[in-house]
Amino acid sequence: MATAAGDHGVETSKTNGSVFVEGKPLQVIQCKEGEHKLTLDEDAIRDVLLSPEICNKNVAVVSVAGAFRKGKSFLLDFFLRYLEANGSEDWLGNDTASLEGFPWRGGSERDTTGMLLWSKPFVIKRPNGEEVAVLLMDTQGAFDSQSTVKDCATVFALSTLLSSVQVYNISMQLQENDLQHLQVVALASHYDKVPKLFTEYGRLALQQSDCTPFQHLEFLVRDWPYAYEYDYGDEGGNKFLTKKLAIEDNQHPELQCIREHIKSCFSSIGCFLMPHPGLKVANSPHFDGRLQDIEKEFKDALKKFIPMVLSAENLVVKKIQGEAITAKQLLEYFKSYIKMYDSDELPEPKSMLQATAEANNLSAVATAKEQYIRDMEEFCGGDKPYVGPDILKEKHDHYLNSTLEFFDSKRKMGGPEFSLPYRTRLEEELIQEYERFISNNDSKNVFAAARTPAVFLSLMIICYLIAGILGILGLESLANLFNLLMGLSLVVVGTWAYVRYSGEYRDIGSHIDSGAEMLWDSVLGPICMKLMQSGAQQAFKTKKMK
Ligand SMILES: Nc1nc2c(ncn2[C@@H]2O[C@H](COP(=O)(O)OP(=O)(O)OP(=O)(O)O)[C@@H](O)[C@H]2O)c(=O)[nH]1
Ligand SMILES: [Mg+2]
Repeated sequence: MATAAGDHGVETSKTNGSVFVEGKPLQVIQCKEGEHKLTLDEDAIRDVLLSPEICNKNVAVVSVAGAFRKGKSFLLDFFLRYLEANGSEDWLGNDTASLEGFPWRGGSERDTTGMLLWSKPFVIKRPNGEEVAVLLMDTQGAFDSQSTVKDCATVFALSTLLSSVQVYNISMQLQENDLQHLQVVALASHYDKVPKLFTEYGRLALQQSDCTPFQHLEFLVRDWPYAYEYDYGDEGGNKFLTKKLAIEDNQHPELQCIREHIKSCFSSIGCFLMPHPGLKVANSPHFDGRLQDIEKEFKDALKKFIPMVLSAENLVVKKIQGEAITAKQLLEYFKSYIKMYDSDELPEPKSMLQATAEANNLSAVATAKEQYIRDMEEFCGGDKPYVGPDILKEKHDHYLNSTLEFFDSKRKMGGPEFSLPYRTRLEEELIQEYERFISNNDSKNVFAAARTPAVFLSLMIICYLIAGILGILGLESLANLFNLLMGLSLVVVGTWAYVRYSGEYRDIGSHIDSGAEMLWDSVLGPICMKLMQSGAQQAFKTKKMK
C-alpha cells in the first residue's frame, strides 16, 4: 500500500525508538478514485483471516468510523501500540518515538480510503482461557468532498456489520446528524428512497431472532469542550449519552424513532469524552505523533479508553445470530456483504439481511463439512488401515446423518426454507468427500494393488502350460502363439512395474490396470471361482465316502 510523503504509515516491520510496530496496513476494501464502488481484495483478506494462527479462533473486530480528518487512523495507531505491548504497563511508548501503523496525517485533504485491516493478527487470552484474534479496522472518513452519500453510508454500514465494536468517532458534540448518519438518513430529504437503511436492517434482523444484530457501539467524542458539564472519560460520557438518547414525550416522533432504533440494534452503547490533544497535534504540520507533543490529559484519557476496548476482560467477540464466529467464517461475511453493495443502488435492508443469512448458512455448511471430514479422517484417514467397503459405507451414513443434524441445529438466519439449498449443497459436498475417502481406502488394499501383476503372471503360467501341452501334441505353431502371448504378458508386467516405480506414463499404467480388471472379471475370476467350487465339492464327496 502506498503511503503519501509525510504520512506516518509503515510498509513493513520496523523499529522506531523503543516502539516496535510489526505488520502493515492491508487495503482489504478498495474505493477507486472517481468510481464510487467498493471492491474486496480477496487475496489480502485471505492473508489476514486464513492465517493459521487465527483462522479457527473467534475474532474481535474493532473498527473506527466517522467523519473524515478527525483523528481515526491516529487513534488506531495507539490501539496498535497497546496490542503490541502485550499487557505491559507502559504501552504508550516513549516520548520521542513517532506514531506509526495505519497511515495518518495532518492537513485538510482526506487520507484513508476504503477499509484497512492490520496484517498482523493479535491473539489475546481471555480470563476464561479462550484465545481471541483481535483485528483492527480503519475506515474511510465520511462527508469528504469526493464521496457520495452512498459511499459514506456503505462504508459505515459495512464496518458496523463486520465489527464487534464500532467506535463512532465524532468531534466536539453528539449532534442529531451524527445519529442520523447512524441511521443512514443523511440528507434524508433527497434520499428518501433509502431512509433508515441501517437500523431497518437491524429491525428486520431482530424479527428473525431475539439477538441484537450489532454488538457494541462506542461514541468517542473528540476535543470535548464541556468538561465542566460532563467529565472526560466514560463516566461523564455515559451520563451525557443517557441524556442525548433519552426519549421524551415532547420530542418529535422522528427523533424518538431514531433513538429507539439505535438502542434496539446494539447490544450495548457507550460514550467516552476525549480531551483536546493540544495545538501541536491539531495544527502543526511537523507533528509526527511523538508523545512529548501531546497534552497529558489526552494521554491519560488514552490510557483509560484503549484498555476499556481491548483488554482481555473487555474484549467483545464478534457474534452473528448470537453465535461467536471464527476468522475463517468472517471471510464469508466479507464476501457476501461486498457482493450486496456491488450495485449502483444502495441495498435494501432486506438484501442486507439476505446477505447475512447467506454468509450465515455458508459458514454453517463449512463448519459442518469440517466436522464430517474430521470424523471420517479419524476413522479411515491416511494413517489408518484398510476398511471393508460395507463398514466404510455404514460409518459414512452415520456421520452424514450426524453432520446434517449438526447443520440443522446451528442457528441460522432466514429460516428452514432459506437453508434448504445450503443443506442440499452440504449433502452433495459430503458425498464427494465420501468418494474421495473410498478411493483413498481402496488404495490401501494390498490385494487390489497386487491384482494386476497376479493376473498377468497367472496368464503367463497358463500360456506356458498350454504351450507345453501343444508342443507334446506336435502342434508347434499353436504352441508358439501361446509362447508369444506369454512373452507379451511379461512385457506388460514389466511396463506396469516401471510405471509404478517411476511414476511416469501413468496413463499407460491405468490402461494396464483396467485391462487386468477386465481379464479378471470376465476370464480368470470366474475360472478361479469354478475351480474353487469344484475343489470344495470334491473334498466334500471324499469326506462323505470315507
Ligand atoms: N483536534 C484534534 N486533532 C486530532 C486528534 N487526534 C488526531 N488529530 C489530528 O487530526 C489529523 C488527522 O488525523 P488522521 O488520523 O489522519 O484522521 P482521519 O480521521 O483518519 O482522517 P481521514 O483518513 O482523512 O478520514 C492529524 O493531524 C492528527 O494530528 C484529536 O483528538 N483532536
Ligand atoms: Mg484515516
